[in-house]
Amino acid sequence: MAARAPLSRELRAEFTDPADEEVKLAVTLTDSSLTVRRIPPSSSSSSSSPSSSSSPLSPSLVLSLADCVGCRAYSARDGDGENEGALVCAYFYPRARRRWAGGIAPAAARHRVEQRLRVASGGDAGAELQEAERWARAVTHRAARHTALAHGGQYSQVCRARRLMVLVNPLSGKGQAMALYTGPIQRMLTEAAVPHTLITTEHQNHARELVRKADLSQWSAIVILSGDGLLFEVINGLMEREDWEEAIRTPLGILPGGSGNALAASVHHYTQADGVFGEDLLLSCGFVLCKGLVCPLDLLSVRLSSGHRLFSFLSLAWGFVADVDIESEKYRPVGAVRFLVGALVRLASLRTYQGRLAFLLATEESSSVTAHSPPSLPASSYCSSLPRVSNTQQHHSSERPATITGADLKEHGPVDDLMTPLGAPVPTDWTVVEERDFVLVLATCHSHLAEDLMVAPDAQPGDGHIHLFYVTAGVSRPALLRLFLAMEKGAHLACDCPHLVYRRVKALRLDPVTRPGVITVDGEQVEYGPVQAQVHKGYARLISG
Ligand SMILES: Nc1ncnc2c1ncn2[C@@H]1O[C@H](COP(=O)(O)OP(=O)(O)OP(=O)(O)O)[C@@H](O)[C@H]1O
Repeated sequence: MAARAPLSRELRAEFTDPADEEVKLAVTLTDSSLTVRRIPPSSSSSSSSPSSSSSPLSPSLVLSLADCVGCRAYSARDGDGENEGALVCAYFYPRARRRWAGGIAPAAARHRVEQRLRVASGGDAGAELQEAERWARAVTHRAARHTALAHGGQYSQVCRARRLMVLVNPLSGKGQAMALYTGPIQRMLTEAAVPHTLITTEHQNHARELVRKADLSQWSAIVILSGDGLLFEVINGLMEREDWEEAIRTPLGILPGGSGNALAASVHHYTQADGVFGEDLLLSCGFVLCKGLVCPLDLLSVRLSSGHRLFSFLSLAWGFVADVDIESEKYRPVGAVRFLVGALVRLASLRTYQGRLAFLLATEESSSVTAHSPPSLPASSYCSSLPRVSNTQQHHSSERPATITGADLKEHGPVDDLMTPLGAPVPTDWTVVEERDFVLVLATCHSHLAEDLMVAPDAQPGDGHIHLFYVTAGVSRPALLRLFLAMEKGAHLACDCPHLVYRRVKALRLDPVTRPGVITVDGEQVEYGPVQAQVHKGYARLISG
């Protein structure tokens, strides 16, 4: 059994309310909370120990240290620069259901609570500031310790001694990413005393080139304030380095600035909170960032038909989902609604896509939820008894790369030991799907595909699984619409749709026959043709808690 951390001594003191010098406050700091009580005037005149007061105290404000991002002390000055005593300022982001004109919001969202306390005046400005600093240190330390203990020591923490690299794509989403930084995020990082440097990306592949060459010893983590596309660039930039094995261990953080924000929505989901959107999601991810807990992140090694390899942290899609993602680019000014508009347009002209799909089941597959399991071919022309080969043995076809490739760079990264070359049959222990007509194939490593699409509710960032979904031809338009509507709550598997299949796999191969077509990796369009991917469990690190 893990040793329990010894409890700290309770701190108690009397402060005054900075907004009204006459109001005395009894404050108690424990290992888990900061409690503030207003002392009725009759009982506050002489007592410096709130517990010794015999008068009944007013109701307490109890602030959980689990919600605290930081606390600082400073000397207050009036308009003429005169000393007005020392203040303690603690910053909390508790969750609460917001009240609207129409009622109460369905999910609790984080909101900011600033608790200010003035050190009771003793006439010695230096001593007052020291006392404020003692309290600020105690609150900060106990909040950090509370976070670490609450997660049972499973997570490491981002190093505070170095700076965060915060990459902002000013054009992502509706073009508001910079405003998101200068609004809540900059303030939150300052409150949490997280040192960081903001870098605005100027063009496509800017972030990729930057992290490929960066001195990573300078940075505690790389944080993306953008859509998922910028993180895709960063991960591939890190994997293109000579020291890729070390480089990819740099903690990665995400703040939602795009229109899909799949990883940001997933990071929020992993906090076990109900789904939130927009600015509420931003605040939730900012809070996670300030707490700085780091967990393993799976990477997918994706092999394209030209032989080039990419690394993905999120998804591989073909058919309906990939088409909607790319076709809805033209609706970008409407923000996240672009996917809904795109889906409705594509639904009106629903297509089927011919191709072959095969996968290697995860060993824990027996426990997975499957809406419908179609018969699979144990062995066919698509399978063989060929031994697995390492990536160094794989052949590279001469087909010209289309959109995203790594053609000009030396290949780095872990060996893909589960896959045979794309031109060769899949290994015999793979499952080959009998159906050849699909509406969509979607492989994902995370719970969410967008803020309002919870495709794999049970996914975890380092679970070592690819969550593979496919919908076979024959599904009706209303049934497909029902599936997507149910996905908002992650309830699509309960729809009992005979055309929907869900498998947890370690690797997969897709060989599209329909041409032309669209394949996306992490929402970015890649060259079209045969493609395969395998998961590399926990290869990267994600700020998530
Ligand atoms: N300053 C820039 N100008 C043009 N393109 C950029 C710039 N900075 C980054 N990019 C590129 O923009 C692409 C899209 O970025 P990202 O996915 O982060 O945002 P997004 O497309 O708005 O997000 P979403 O897919 O959620 O809508 C990435 O491929 C990235 O390389």
